[in-house]
Amino acid sequence: MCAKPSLHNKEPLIALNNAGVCRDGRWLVRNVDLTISSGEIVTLIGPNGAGKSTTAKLALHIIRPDEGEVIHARDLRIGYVPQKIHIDRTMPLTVERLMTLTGPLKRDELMAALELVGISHLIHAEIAHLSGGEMQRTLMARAIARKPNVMVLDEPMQGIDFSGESDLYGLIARLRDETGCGILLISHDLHMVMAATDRVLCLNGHVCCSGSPGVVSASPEYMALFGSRAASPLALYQHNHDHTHLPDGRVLHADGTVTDHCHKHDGHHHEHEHGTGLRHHGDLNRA
Ligand SMILES: Nc1ncnc2c1ncn2[C@@H]1O[C@H](COP(=O)(O)OP(=O)(O)OP(=O)(O)O)[C@@H](O)[C@H]1O
Repeated sequence: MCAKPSLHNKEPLIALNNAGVCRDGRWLVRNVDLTISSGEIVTLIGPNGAGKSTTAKLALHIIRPDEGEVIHARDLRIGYVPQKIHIDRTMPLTVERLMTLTGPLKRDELMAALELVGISHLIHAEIAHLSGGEMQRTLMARAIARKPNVMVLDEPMQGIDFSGESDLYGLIARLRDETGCGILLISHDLHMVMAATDRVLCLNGHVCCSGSPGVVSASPEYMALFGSRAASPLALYQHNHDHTHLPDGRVLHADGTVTDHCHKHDGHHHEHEHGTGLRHHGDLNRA
């Protein structure tokens, strides 16, 4: 039996080793290797139905793997930020009440969490009146208040406009920097991922490819002209699929061969190319 990783060393907080989930004779995801460590942001991307939520549920121990293993560090505390929560809009419910619905919170902890996400002024606001971005921040504050060492955010950008997205990307990076927790981010947007993302896993029933994202707008001339403040927290993640998934589940590779499934060791996968002027978010913060 494997020893559980401890939070006090550099071992991952969550590790998926060759994990797979099979339902009704079909592998929803298979051969997934994924680790999340303290202070690290890992983003799952992929098209609809690619298995992002299934992988997140594996990571959260909501479902058990049918093959492989999912290991949690001892004393793991997970903060989960759902895609959305269903609240009866006619029900009077303030931000403060939502924060304490599932358990009591000390006032200073509640305020600290709201301040961290920049909405302490909304503590008495009705949930029904919040914008999409404010609601996302409320859900994040609710998770943060329980002092997790891993946060899982499921499609946090849904229903958020472009400038709101940029703010949220920046906020998630700040959360990582200020709390030191590991963050698993789920997105189905293939192009926009955070500059602060340490690793991106592209899923399509399996890990198609993985790598670090590059910063889009970081040409040396631009940076020299405007300085590091000009750097956008958005990054372009170039998608280099070299194979197609056929309707029957088999995989057609660029060289014409067809296999039952594919994985990263079969010679058909490549790490993603990164854009020029790669900048890590740590650099942005120091600027
Ligand atoms: N319990 C289940 N039984 C059978 N099939 C399932 C089950 N849960 C999910 N699926 C199927 O597994 C596939 C992956 O679903 P999953 O929700 O993980 O994808 P996703 O990448 O999160 O998709 P989206 O971006 O649309 O949210 C889908 O085809 C889905 O229909």
